[in-house]
Amino acid sequence: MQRVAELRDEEGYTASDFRFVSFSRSHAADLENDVLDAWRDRLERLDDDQARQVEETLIDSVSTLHSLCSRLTNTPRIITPESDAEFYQDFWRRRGFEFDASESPSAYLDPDEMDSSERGRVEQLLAADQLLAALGAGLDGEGLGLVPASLGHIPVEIDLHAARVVELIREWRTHKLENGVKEHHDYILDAANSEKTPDCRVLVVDEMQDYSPLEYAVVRDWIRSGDLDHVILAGDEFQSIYGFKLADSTYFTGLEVNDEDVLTESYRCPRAVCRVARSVCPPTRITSARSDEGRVLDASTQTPEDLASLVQQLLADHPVDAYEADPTSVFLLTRTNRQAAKVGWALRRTGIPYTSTVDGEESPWTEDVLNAIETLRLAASGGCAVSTDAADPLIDMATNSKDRREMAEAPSFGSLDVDSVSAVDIWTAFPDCDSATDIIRTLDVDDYIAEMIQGALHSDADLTPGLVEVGTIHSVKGREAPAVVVLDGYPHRLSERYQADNEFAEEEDRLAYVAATRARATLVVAREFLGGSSFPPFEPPLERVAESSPAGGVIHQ
Ligand SMILES: Nc1ncnc2c1ncn2[C@@H]1O[C@H](COP(=O)(O)OP(=O)(O)OP(=O)(O)O)[C@@H](O)[C@H]1O
Repeated sequence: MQRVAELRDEEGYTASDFRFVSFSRSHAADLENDVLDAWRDRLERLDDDQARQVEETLIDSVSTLHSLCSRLTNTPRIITPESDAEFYQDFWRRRGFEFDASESPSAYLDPDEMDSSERGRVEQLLAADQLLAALGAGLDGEGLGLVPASLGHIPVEIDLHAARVVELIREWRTHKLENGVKEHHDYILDAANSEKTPDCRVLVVDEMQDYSPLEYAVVRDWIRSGDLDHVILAGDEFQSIYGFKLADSTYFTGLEVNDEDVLTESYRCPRAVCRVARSVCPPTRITSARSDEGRVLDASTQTPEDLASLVQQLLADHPVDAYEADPTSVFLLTRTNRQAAKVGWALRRTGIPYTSTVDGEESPWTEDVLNAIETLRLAASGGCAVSTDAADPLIDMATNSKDRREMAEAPSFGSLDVDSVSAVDIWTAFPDCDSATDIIRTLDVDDYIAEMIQGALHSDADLTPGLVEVGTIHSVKGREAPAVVVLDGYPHRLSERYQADNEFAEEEDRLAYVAATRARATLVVAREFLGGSSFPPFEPPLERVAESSPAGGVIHQ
């Protein structure tokens, strides 16, 4: 951002001259904040209308590489197995393959599922299509050809003749083309094949170390096009964690550039966190540019309640303004999506609202559920007068909601006039209930939602789901939070691979490094909750990894 500010201040570029490319959608939100921060002084000097305009331009200038490519190539319609199950099933069933699209994650290359033998045949074929595209198979004039020999370059074993695999992938690509639809990797291939460059003068690309050969080719061609005045590429080879999607950091480190700036000081992480980051991934030389020590905790969390009280403590220690653009206070990070689902389950049971960064997972903490909890908390504390708007979500969720609403609204019964706002006595809608827990029993919702509401009735947790984010380490790449909890636990299959495969082990160490360096103040390694063996880089005792020092920073909880 310093370089961006220099170009703006010294060479006169304005907001609309820039375009910023993020890695993922959640990273785009963080990058957006960084960009707005870089403009803060300028915005303060403008009048309201002008400031709003510049702010909108800046927000528009941030997007993922995917969304930029999709816009450049006028992508017609994007399909995924979740949204277009029939399209997938029809094609593959006609060729004799069973495929239950509803059971297939749209990301065929889920980092949990690195062992391709565990995937169904169609998922293997779809993954092969995606990986071959990542290597540029189908790219005009360069990259791998879409030919049987290319299959040797991708880590997917398919129990079919190689020529048949390639034939099926060709047919699948043609079928998509004829039907005017694209999968996400298709329009990256289109962008690489097109001559178009983004409409800007300065392009800033972040997290470049995780670009696949095809994505790299797209950016490289934009640089070569001569249409851009400046291109700023940011990345960190020690954060390269997408090898399983064939990302290759040597493209980034090997790029010829006019100016190179190597930063080893972190302005984000305090000292204790940097020590852990260095020790989980020894090749990195990260040090802290800050004078504060920060905290590293080695916590024992055996039950959902232990985890909930740890989260509550961290929320109290790291208050953030809920009205900030990104009000996240605590990240809860796991190695796999399945583990993240288990953490989500524990937080629902104990009534701690959260958002999930796992792709495609819808938050159960909807506006209606949060409203209902607030009303129940009031009822449990002896209150009764609730504005009609606040009462409605709870009444709507209950059995016989129509009758209940009529009872609550009957003027002779529950209608109250509180500060001239239309209000009701919530208990009149639930004459069969003596307590808030009784009310929860009348709710016509899935058991897990009822359990979550019951948990939140007593948890006293802040009802702002954005404060806590649950996800895999991969999903929070490029982002940061005041407190980061790494849930320690490593699936057996990955453990075996860590021992046997050096390259894999190195990428896993970098993943631990990414996890640790998300923390702006406190890093916690939470043991036991997930079971299994320890994530090797974080194996206890944490003193070992924290390089003990007088202010060693490792606190056992
Ligand atoms: N020169 C600086 N002075 C003070 N704070 C800074 C400086 N540079 C960056 N920061 C702050 O440090 C944090 C991390 O910065 P930034 O997001 O640029 O790091 P990064 O290298 O992109 O991190 P990563 O790639 O690990 O996600 C941000 O909160 C940012 O505001």
